[in-house]
Amino acid sequence: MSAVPPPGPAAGQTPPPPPPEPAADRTQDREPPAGATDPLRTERAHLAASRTALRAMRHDAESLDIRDVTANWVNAEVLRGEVEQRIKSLADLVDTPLFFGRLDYRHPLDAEGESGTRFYIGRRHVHDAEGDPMVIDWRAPVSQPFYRASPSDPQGVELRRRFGYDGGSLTAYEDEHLTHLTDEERARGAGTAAGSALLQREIERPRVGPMRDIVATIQPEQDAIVRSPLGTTLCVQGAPGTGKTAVGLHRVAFLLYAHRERLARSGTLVVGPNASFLRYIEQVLPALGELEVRQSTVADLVAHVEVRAVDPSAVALLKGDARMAEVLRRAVRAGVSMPTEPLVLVRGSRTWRVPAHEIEELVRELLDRDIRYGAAGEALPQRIAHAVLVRMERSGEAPDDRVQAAVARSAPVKALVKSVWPVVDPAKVVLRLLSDAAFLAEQASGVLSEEEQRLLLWEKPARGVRSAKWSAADAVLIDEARDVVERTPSLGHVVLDEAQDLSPMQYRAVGRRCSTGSATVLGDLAQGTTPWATDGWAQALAHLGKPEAAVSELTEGFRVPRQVIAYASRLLPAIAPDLSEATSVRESAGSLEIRAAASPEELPHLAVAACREALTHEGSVGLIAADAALPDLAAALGAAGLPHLSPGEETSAGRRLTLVAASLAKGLEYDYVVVAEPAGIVAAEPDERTGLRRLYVALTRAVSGLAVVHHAPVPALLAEPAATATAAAAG
Ligand SMILES: Nc1ncnc2c1ncn2[C@@H]1O[C@H](COP(=O)(O)OP(=O)(O)OP(=O)(O)O)[C@@H](O)[C@H]1O
Repeated sequence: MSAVPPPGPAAGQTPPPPPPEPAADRTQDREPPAGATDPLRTERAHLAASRTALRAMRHDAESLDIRDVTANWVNAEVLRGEVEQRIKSLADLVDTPLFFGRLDYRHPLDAEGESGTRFYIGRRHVHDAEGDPMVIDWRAPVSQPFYRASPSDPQGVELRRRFGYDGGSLTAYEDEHLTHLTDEERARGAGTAAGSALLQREIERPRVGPMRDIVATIQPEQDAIVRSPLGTTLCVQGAPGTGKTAVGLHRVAFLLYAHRERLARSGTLVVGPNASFLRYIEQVLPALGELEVRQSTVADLVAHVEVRAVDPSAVALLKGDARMAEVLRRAVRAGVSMPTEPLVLVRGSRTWRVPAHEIEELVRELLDRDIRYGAAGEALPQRIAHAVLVRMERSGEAPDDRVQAAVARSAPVKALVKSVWPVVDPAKVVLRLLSDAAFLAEQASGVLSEEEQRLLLWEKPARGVRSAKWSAADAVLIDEARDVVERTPSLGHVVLDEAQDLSPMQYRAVGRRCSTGSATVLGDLAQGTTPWATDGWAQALAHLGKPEAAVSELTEGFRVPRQVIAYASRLLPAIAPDLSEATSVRESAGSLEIRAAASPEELPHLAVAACREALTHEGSVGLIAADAALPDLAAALGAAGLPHLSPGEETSAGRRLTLVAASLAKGLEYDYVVVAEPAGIVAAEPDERTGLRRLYVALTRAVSGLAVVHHAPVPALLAEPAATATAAAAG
């Protein structure tokens, strides 16, 4: 097992630590006692046999003949698609371990047909020719104790074995005798995250390439979220690097396993903050065999118009306010008018009349009912036709359903409905609200103040939906108006990542996409960087339409090393005083270095030097700075002959340096991070708290080392030791 390095010297002086040692192979150095078998050899044999079994399963799927079972072309296509999907999912990826754990139960189990005492846990189910399991899917109930059992609660498990791989080769294993820890296991702290060399090795692995799955090392507090039932909406607050994104993605994979058919019908969605973040996470679910989960930003969800303008923050804040929902509801329904003339309908030799007051009653009844504007508009002709039919019956006729349908479709009824309950274009309603002061005043009366109404109005009224200069917040308003007209279809499950940044109106937009399903809401209040960032999860969940959802907290940090998280957490008193500092489960304290430039001109050179130094280590490097500073830094990197990538472009062994705008850093991580001019990152935001939060995000992207280069003084809280900072905030 790699040794825990001694605590490093104070901030500003720590050199980067040496790369971590690989986890010790617990068997290779030891000769098995005479007569005993070598466990590693036995496990490798099981791996080889499982691979053979998987190949056979794939071969079976490839040779399936579907001609006899498909009655028609459409069925055949659907079935062919399913078979192809299955063949794809049965691929044996050489570098992906087929199993990563083993459980030996004390007594034979017979859960879900899995009888036996020994189970190998892997990414997918593999069975032999007789149908007996060789590898069990990590999501199966039998696998759960692999993640949850502990010496204090063994859950029937005698031995938990974790496997270590190099590429596809099984090279190590680590045991925990849960019912009776051996002295060696007790000494290393088996059963805890810190006591597992394999977990440590996994979280120390350099971060080149896109985000990886964590299926072999999910921790108990994470597993509790991953396996919570489909009907439950959960909100997870967690400090940077506690695995919120990872947990959200694994929860979708788990739910798809447990409720495949239902979710295949209703659909699943992952919502992330921006396109580069989505590119970073996009391979996690496919690696877990889940190819059908849609990923989107909130902006993509509501892309009903082309967004070409940016609102000043006060305007965006107001447009994101939940009170806008009431204004929009009124505005959509504002077109409804009461009839002034009776309905006159001629059928054959008879003329039928329904007086205006009776139609008015029907209209009022529909207005009072909690149904969508469009559905009510479709119901009205039927209601009017019914009133005509009652008259026909009263005069001795016996009209049937066909007559009612014909009356509902007749020209006079259509004309009447068109005038009293006109069809509404949601974008036009919003356009009118933002252009027409009198219309806005009418709809916003008692909801928005006059000053707020003035803020909303466009300086130059737009002429049409296509030419209007819509902002991102306007698109959300249009989405809300659309939902007043027609119910937005609900998906089965939505994962909402970086949720702290959503406005109430954006929560509503996401909420209507899971109105009959459930959600996993992930976020960190300390990382809220929009003017409308949420102050508390209770309000956020209420806007999402899930006020009953439980809020849980993830506390163990897997990304940011101790020294770096302690440094960044000095900002907490100013950015989220109620939150406590995250812990770090990483053995290495990480490196932290603060360097001051003598002049503004020297700063880019210092940043380049820090990047060059970081590149001497394994793994990815991120240079993060205020958005406006990027051109200078890009030029300095270019002049120094250091090529760089942009966020979302995949890092590889040969291309490891990414230049990151602070506004895009959220959710990303790099082995070594260089933050250039913290004061510039803070100053770029509209207020100091948001600025310090943006800086907190930037500082917490580091996996192994952080270098801060500055010319302007760093924010006071960072300059002070943590104890003084807390005292200052309290005072
Ligand atoms: N149980 C685990 N085992 C191994 N690695 C883990 C585990 N949990 C999380 N990680 C790793 O820690 C890193 C941080 O995880 P993730 O990005 O999900 O955190 P987060 O809470 O969403 O962070 P942020 O708030 O900064 O967005 C990732 O590299 C992830 O793979």
